[in-house]
Amino acid sequence: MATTYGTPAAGSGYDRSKEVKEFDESKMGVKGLSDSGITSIPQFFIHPPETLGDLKTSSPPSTTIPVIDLSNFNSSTHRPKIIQQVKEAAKTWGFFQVINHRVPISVLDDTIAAIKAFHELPQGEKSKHYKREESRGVMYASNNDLYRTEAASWHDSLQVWLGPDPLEVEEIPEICRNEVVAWGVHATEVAEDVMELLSEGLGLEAGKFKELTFSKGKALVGHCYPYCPQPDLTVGITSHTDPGFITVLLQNHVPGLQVKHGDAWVDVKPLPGGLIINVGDFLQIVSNGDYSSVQHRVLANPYKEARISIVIFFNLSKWKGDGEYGPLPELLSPEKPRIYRDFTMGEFFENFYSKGIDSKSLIEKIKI
Ligand SMILES: O=C(O)CCC(=O)C(=O)O
Ligand SMILES: [Fe+2]
Repeated sequence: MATTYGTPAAGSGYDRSKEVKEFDESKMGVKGLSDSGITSIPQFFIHPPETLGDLKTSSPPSTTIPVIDLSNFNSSTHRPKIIQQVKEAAKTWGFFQVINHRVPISVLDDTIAAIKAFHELPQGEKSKHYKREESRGVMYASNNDLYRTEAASWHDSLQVWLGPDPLEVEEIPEICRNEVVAWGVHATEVAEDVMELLSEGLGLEAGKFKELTFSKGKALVGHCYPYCPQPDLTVGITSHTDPGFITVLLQNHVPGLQVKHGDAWVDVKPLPGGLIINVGDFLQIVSNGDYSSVQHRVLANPYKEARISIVIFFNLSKWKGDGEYGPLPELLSPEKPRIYRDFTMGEFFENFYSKGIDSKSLIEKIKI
């Protein structure tokens, strides 16, 4: 008998890989499917019962991730308190929102509008950018991990590598080019401010993470979560942790992001002017487990208006070197022995590209 989700039993007559390939080659994306007026989603988007059952485990609406006000964070009166808040949030939630981060609201609005405009381009024009070349340049596709995952999710993405290699600006679709470049600059400033606070929170020099090039490698991903006619059968993005160092996330007013806290899934309500920061696996490892990389997901969008989010993943730049990475020696002592072994970048990439997005799989491998 055929199962009801993406990987049916043999003999069911359903050729999943053929359907996936046809969808990919149509270059229409999830947005194209949604706009076509379909009322039921293709089978390869349907998630297994374990995932779907878990969609209902939301926490009371009053719970929320910490909000940290960065006003005057450089003043000696405010800084110690802000460091304490960032440290606490990074340990217990792995997620927080920052407000008064010095980026004008108009820049946030323009960035969201530009990414939305890209996803709303006419099919014929947008599909010229559709390709799968994940590790460099610019790529627009539906589900970056489409061919590695068991069930597809209801989103399309435009990915732009902003560093460490110099950006080929002309490769970025013209409709969002200036905004993507500008957002890269602003988000990096916020990321570097937060990295200083995170670094000091561990008792290290403020500039330590920057010196280690942790903000140099960066990929911007502009997601679009269009209306989904069957939001109970799929997800916007599968539950996962971010593999990099930290992520800066900007979202429009359409909800959907959830963060795991204890056993519950907590809604991250869009906060006007707020920017979300989260700890990635790399930072959990470097901090020897002091900071937590936490699972998150996006629900399939039940609203007619698309949800737009723009993430920038920050990570170190020395990808190509064969050096080893692991907990920072400064943080280790006989009382606090290392809990992770060192790993190479080869191992990091091998792990990332061998499967769909998932949770902490590298961390699990290197745990001592
Ligand atoms: O769209 C979002 O809010 C989250 C996206 C995300 O988690 C990711 O791209 O890693
Ligand atoms: Fe993520």
